[in-house]
Amino acid sequence: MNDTLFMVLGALAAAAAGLWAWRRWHPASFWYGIGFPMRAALVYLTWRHVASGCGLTRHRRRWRWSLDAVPVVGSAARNAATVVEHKRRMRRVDVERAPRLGVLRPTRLGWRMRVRLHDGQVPADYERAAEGIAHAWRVHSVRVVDVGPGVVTLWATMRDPLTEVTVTPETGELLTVRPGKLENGADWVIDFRTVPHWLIAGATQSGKSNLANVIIKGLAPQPLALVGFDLKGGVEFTPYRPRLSALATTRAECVALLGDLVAELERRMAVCREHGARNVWGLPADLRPVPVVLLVDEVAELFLMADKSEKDEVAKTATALLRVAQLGRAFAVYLIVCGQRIGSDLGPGVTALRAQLSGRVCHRVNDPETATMTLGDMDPAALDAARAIPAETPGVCVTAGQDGSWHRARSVYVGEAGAEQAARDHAHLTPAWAEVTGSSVAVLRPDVPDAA
Ligand SMILES: Nc1ncnc2c1ncn2[C@@H]1O[C@H](COP(=O)(O)OP(=O)(O)OP(=O)(O)O)[C@@H](O)[C@H]1O
Repeated sequence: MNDTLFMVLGALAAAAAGLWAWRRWHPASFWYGIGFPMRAALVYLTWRHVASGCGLTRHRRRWRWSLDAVPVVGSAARNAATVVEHKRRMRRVDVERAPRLGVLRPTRLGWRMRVRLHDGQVPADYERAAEGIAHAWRVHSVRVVDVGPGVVTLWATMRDPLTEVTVTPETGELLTVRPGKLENGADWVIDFRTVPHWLIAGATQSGKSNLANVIIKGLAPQPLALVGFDLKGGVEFTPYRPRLSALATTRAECVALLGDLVAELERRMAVCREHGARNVWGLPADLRPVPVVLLVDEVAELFLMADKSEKDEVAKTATALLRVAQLGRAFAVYLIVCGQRIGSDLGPGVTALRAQLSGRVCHRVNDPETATMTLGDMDPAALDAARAIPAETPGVCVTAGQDGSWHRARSVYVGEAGAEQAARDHAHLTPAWAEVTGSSVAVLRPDVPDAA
């Protein structure tokens, strides 16, 4: 008897140790093999209670068998008030119905599932309930994604994938970079051919420069021209100069470069018209011009005026930047505009420019207006998520593309040294500014002989 008990205990201990080791050494297969099926069973078993607790159920009248106490009457009843018998009978009763769940599908960090809305429900009801559902399921977060007619998809994430981000920014594909991770565990990918212009907002120390570094590191190995506008005296972008075809550090230089770019865009437009192409990607490969990515650091500096004498220059800059943004998508000139504060007080130029920057990234910001300017014309839930970014997680942001969907994301930390190294390693890929635009602004690339 004792032997059998020892054997059973030994087998249980061995099984527990095996499961522990499996989970420890191969968490991914453990999740798909053991963790997810158990979670799925729990979700199906508890869904009615969870939905009821989160106010997602509806009451319906349904026919049900019920066991009712019926007073016994007639000769069998000596005291009709106390003698009862139980009878099963069909009755219409009030039942609580949870929204119908679809099949749970595992993801690397959790699962997703479709839920059929009750009549009268809207996706916003599920967005409001998401936090309650996350607590009930003991998961990091639940998000409503993929809204279709009558259905929503809920995406549950077990732990925050943004605590530690490790990805390589280089994707190997033209005009595409992988700056970090999204909250659902997927890679965060920026594809300039899909979303050409980006607005990156964030308070000081929120991770803007790091994101710019990651983008430079990701784009540096690609056959394209990088251009920097750095009105903080060039301190941010000068270290990347070997990979920059042009760098402007004063507004006058920005105006000159923008003039070149507008002229180049007009030239590209004429070439496309001549060849019956709608954009440069429709041109024969040997005629296709080099793509240009223009990074603007601290955009407010471009629009701030110390006195009236600068008014003209500011107006010129704003108009040229707007033209570049409007024509850039078709003719392969892309904008990345960074700023701490992007308020309407900077003038109408900023508001008009913002409308052209369909990609948005909002880090932690100090003033609600900047968050509203960055994300306000998108889903209000994105704005709430941006306002909730804590100071102790630099690099965490809310990113939204032009399709209106948004995600919490975090950039991978590369630091200045990483981006500088990439700029030096790929300096040989830097086209001279004169080559890019057919002009020559001598001041801009003194270190590249053919630009001088
Ligand atoms: N993705 C990240 N992961 C981890 N740490 C990060 C990340 N991004 C930034 N940091 C940390 O936060 C600090 C501030 O980042 P960064 O310089 O990019 O902020 P910033 O918004 O550009 O600030 P400023 O406007 O003052 O230049 C960095 O020194 C770095 O240590």
